[in-house]
Amino acid sequence: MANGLTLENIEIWKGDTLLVAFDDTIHPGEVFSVMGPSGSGKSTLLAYLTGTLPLEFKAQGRVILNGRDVTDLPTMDRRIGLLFQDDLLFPHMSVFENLAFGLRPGGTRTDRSERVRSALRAIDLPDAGDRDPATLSGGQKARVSLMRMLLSEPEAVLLDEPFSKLDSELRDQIRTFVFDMAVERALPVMMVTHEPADVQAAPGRILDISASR
Ligand SMILES: Nc1ncnc2c1ncn2[C@@H]1O[C@H](COP(=O)(O)OP(=O)(O)OP(=O)(O)O)[C@@H](O)[C@H]1O
Repeated sequence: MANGLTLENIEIWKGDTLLVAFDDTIHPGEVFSVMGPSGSGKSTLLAYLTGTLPLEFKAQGRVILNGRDVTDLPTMDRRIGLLFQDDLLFPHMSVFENLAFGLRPGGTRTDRSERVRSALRAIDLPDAGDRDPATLSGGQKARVSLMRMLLSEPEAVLLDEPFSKLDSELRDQIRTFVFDMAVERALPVMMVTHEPADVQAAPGRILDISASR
């Protein structure tokens, strides 16, 4: 069985309309771009992968992650991380607590706080643990959100327009950070975007979802 995120004969239907058809494997370290007009089913596909497809849709097919069939597992057990454009940090928690929230259960208190401290260093915010998230810049918030998702140790990552709220310079910077991380950690990534520059920078294939069915 291949490593990566395999979407095996996936079909998503809304009533009698086939919205999405997909049958492929996203390889470890590949950032697979999904484009398509508004309403073409991009977010619906991601919802299916995280196990949060609204009841209005019907789906068939299997989702296999690193050889493990996760199709019928609850969201938390799939090990599929999701990052979207309005990924808000919890305002009543410090940056440190926001990151700690992402950690998987287990480990001693000391281990857990060392992991958060090391995460803060990895995003170049070693002294920001005590800060209120509202005091961070847009790019800093984006890095904390990304790191909170990574601390849950996903085996695959889904990005839904994750850079669209950032100005262009910051966008380039965060995009590079995310793509490098995917390659370094050998994570399969599916990225929904409207932005040609995101697609151009992504190390992977491109799908126009409206042409897939
Ligand atoms: N909860 C829902 N119940 C019923 N229909 C829905 C629901 N969510 C989305 N839809 C419909 O399903 C279709 C696909 O929507 P989806 O959000 O996946 O599109 P999208 O490609 O992500 O669009 P955008 O680029 O605008 O985000 C659209 O026709 C939309 O109106």
